[in-house]
Amino acid sequence: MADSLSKTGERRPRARPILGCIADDFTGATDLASQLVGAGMRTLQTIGTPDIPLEADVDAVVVALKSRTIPAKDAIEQSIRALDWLREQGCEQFYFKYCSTFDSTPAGNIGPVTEALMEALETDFTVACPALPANRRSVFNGYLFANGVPLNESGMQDHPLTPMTDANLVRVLGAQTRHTVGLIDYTTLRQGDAAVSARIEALRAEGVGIAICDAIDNDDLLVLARACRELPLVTAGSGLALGLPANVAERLGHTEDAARLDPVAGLEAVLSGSCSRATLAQIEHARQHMPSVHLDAQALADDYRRVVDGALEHAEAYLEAGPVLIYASASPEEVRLAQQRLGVQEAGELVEHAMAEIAAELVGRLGVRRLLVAGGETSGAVVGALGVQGLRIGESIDPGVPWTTTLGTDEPLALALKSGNFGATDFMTKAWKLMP
Ligand SMILES: Nc1ncnc2c1ncn2[C@@H]1O[C@H](COP(=O)(O)OP(=O)(O)OP(=O)(O)O)[C@@H](O)[C@H]1O
Ligand SMILES: O=C(O)[C@@H](O)C(=O)CO
Repeated sequence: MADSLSKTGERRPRARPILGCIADDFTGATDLASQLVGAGMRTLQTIGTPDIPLEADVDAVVVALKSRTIPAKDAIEQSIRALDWLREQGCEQFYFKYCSTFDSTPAGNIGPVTEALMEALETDFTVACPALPANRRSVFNGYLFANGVPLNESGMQDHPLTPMTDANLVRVLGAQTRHTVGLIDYTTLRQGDAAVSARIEALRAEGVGIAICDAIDNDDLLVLARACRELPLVTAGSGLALGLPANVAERLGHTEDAARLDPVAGLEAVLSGSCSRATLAQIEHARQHMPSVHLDAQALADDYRRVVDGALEHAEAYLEAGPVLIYASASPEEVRLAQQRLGVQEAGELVEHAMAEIAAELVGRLGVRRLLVAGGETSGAVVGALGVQGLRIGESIDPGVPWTTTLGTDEPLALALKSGNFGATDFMTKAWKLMP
């Protein structure tokens, strides 16, 4: 029986966690947890908000929600529940983690959730900074760049659920919130944290509630993190996590083996529902190195049972020989076609449902214990089907994608939850060599 959340504590008396994080998807949560571990915080990730108290002795907790694309009202409710639990565990500062590509729609959920968290924490100001230079996301004069091009030219304009058609984050966030949105630009960041703090006070005095913050490289994020040390709430991608642990360095526990995982043996599979450019390239590469099955969204709608059982039969035939890839990922044109026929939400949910069932069968019946999952929504569905309660965070395969081991499953599983646009082209083949 694997550890459960209530059994992860070490022998000495438990200190209270300092940083409480709420992530709006599961891959984003492991990304954040891995940045925090890397920067010196012992971190535990929970899947959803636990209904039991935390027993683990950690510096930070990341509650992984699947709230990025659900109705804003539900996202608020889930985020406030997570906040309440994190406060009960003693957390002092809070971090709302969203995607480094600011995935959202005019209805939310970044604006509405930020507003609700600000209100609950009785604060009139917070920052918003999705920059993650390690994965080539930077913010310059309020414009978000991904892989060197404006967000709306990066492929994100074709995202199945949250197409991003404007790179100007002041405008994008402004459309989602009743707060006035301001900007702390790179010229201020380059003057150091005292200048950023002064700018925060000036913006506050002007009635600005949320400031988009430029950050072009990691030094900008370190400066911003220092300037945020007194803010009850920060909102960001995972990049800001690089600098927050230093604000409380003298209070952190021992971190030498913060990323050490126990080895997990068993069969290996890759599940992908991500249609992002990086994942499509990784699939192209992986298909040349391992057996693969494509799940067609339209075929799933026509004859779900036949398609899912066919994929499982194929996997069963090849799993003993090495990893098997099962993917629904498709080009923007194919996704658009499936969405026109089935509906945007419906197509996504159908594929997620199939991925969840396949994951449960792979693990429960076919002996898979080591699993790569590509896509945040897809990871949410898979982790839910496997009954995972929490994750221990290990070494990174590529920036933002660590190996993890599960808490709460019948046996421990090794999982790597890959954000759609993360990872090098050979991610799906090299990950196995980097396992604990
Ligand atoms: N062929 C397809 N047709 C329509 N929808 C699809 C298809 N394949 C996958 N999907 C859906 O597209 C969505 C992809 O979102 P997901 O979050 O999993 O990936 P991502 O956005 O690339 O990853 P991340 O959120 O980590 O950046 C899911 O809801 C998935 O079910
Ligand atoms: O910030 C990112 O890009 C990722 O952690 C993520 O949230 C993708 O879903």
